[in-house]
Order: sequence, then structure tokens, then C-alpha cells
Amino acid sequence: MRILIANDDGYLATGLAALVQACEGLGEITVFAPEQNASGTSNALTLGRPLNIFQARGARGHAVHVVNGTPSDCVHLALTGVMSQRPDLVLSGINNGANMGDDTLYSGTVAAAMEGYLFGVPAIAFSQAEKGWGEIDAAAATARAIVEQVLSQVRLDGAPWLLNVNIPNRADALQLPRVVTRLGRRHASEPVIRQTNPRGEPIYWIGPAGDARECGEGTDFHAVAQGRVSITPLQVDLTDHAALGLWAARTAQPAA
Ligand SMILES: Nc1nc2c(ncn2[C@@H]2O[C@H](COP(=O)(O)O)[C@@H](O)[C@H]2O)c(=O)[nH]1
Repeated sequence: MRILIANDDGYLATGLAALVQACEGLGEITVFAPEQNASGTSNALTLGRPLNIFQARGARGHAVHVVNGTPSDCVHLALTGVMSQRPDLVLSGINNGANMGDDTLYSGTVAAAMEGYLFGVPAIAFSQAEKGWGEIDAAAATARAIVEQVLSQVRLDGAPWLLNVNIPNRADALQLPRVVTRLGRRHASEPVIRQTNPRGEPIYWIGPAGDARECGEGTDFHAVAQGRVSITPLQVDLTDHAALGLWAARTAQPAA
């Protein structure tokens, strides 16, 4: 089995190294990762300049194809010709912090996995609930266990699937219950942070993520808050199918 592993925190990130190390022995592992931290870059592709790839070693010595681009660039390049053989599975992470609810729309971690899914390759995005890499090896062992469990239940050569996994930063993560959840929702982000640079010019920082707004039973927020591992199956079809008839009526044109 060929596994492509990517991330968005950069090729030297602890979470990437822990995931690669934990997955050793599962198959032939190839790593593509961004040169810089690309958190929040979503599904961005770099179209306005060429990309470069150089070979390097990650935080725990694993070989990495380092791309001066986004997480989606990494997987896109790998799957459109740089990898000589197509992988059977794409893994992304382990992210430094949660990707729950609305985060999944901005997340480079989820986007890297989604890029594989869009190319028809099953994919899983892994994030740790709290920043700082606390208990990262327990999270990595949990990620491997989830990969092994999923692979025992589903073929890799069927229809692709995409999972978003959030793991509490706990030493006993491997023993925690795993629950399948739906995405919750956050409140809108906190206000912009205004500052002045040394030249007296205004600068602006994106404010912190909003608190959870829809975090009831069954959501990813609720599961993680209860000390469980959240597994959310994702889809990419953004069509609001329930609203098709409504908009057909609103935009109907008189018969010619
Ligand atoms: N508005 C803000 N959103 C934030 C911030 N820090 C994180 N986030 C959200 O989390 C994900 C992280 O995902 P990643 O895989 O890209 O690292 C990010 O995409 C945002 O949705 C923040 O400070 N403000």
C-alpha cells in the first residue's frame, strides 16, 4: 500500500513527524509538505508562479519532498505527476490545533486531504484539539489505529471517502472512545486586531476563531469536549440541494 502524507504546519512540524513515524510499517510512505506554515490557506493552489520542490529531512529525520507552496499544492503536485505511482491513501496532519466546524473551510490540513479525495484517493485529515503538540505521540498512535481500523472495514479501490479527525491532547488518546460526528458551527471570528507597524502604518491581524455556537450532542465540538475522538465524514458538494426548487421559482423567467 502506498501512503501520501502531507500537512499544513510545514515540513518541520512535530505533528507531521509523529504521524509519519506512527504510520511506519503500514506501507510505502511518501511525504510532501509545505516549506512554510500554511495554516488557514484552505484549498488554495499557487497559479501565479512556478513551484519548487527540494528534498529535506523532517523533525524526526524522515525524508520530505518540500514544496514552496500550499498544502493543496503539495498533494496536487504529487498526484499530477511528481509521484511516479498513485497513492492508495492520503493522510494529512497532525495539525497543531483543532479543525472543527467552520475551521474545515479554512483549514490547510483538511484541504490537503480533500485534494486527495478530489483526485479519487481516500483521505483522512488529523488534528489535535489543542495547540502545542502536547501528547502528540498518543495522538499519532490513535491516528494509526484509526487508519488500521478503517482499512479493515473498507476497500481503498472503491469510491473515495474523506474523514476529518480531531483528537484530544491526552496521554490515553488511544483508549478514548471514537465517535462519528457532524460538523458543528462557530460564531463569527473575533474582531480584527489593529496595530501600528514601526513605520506608523496600520496593520491588521485576523482575530481569534469564534467560540463554538452549534456544539450540541452529535457535533465534533461536543465529542472533543467530552474527551472523545471525533471522526467526521466530509463531502465536497456545496450545492444547497434543499434550496434548488426555491431558487428555481425565484429565478423563473416568463415563457417566451
Ligand atoms: N479566525 C481564526 N481562525 C483560526 C485561528 N487559529 C486557527 N483558526 C482556525 O483553525 C484552522 C486551523 O486549521 P489549519 O489546518 O489551517 O491549521 C484555521 O484554518 C481556522 O479556521 C485564529 O487565530 N483566528
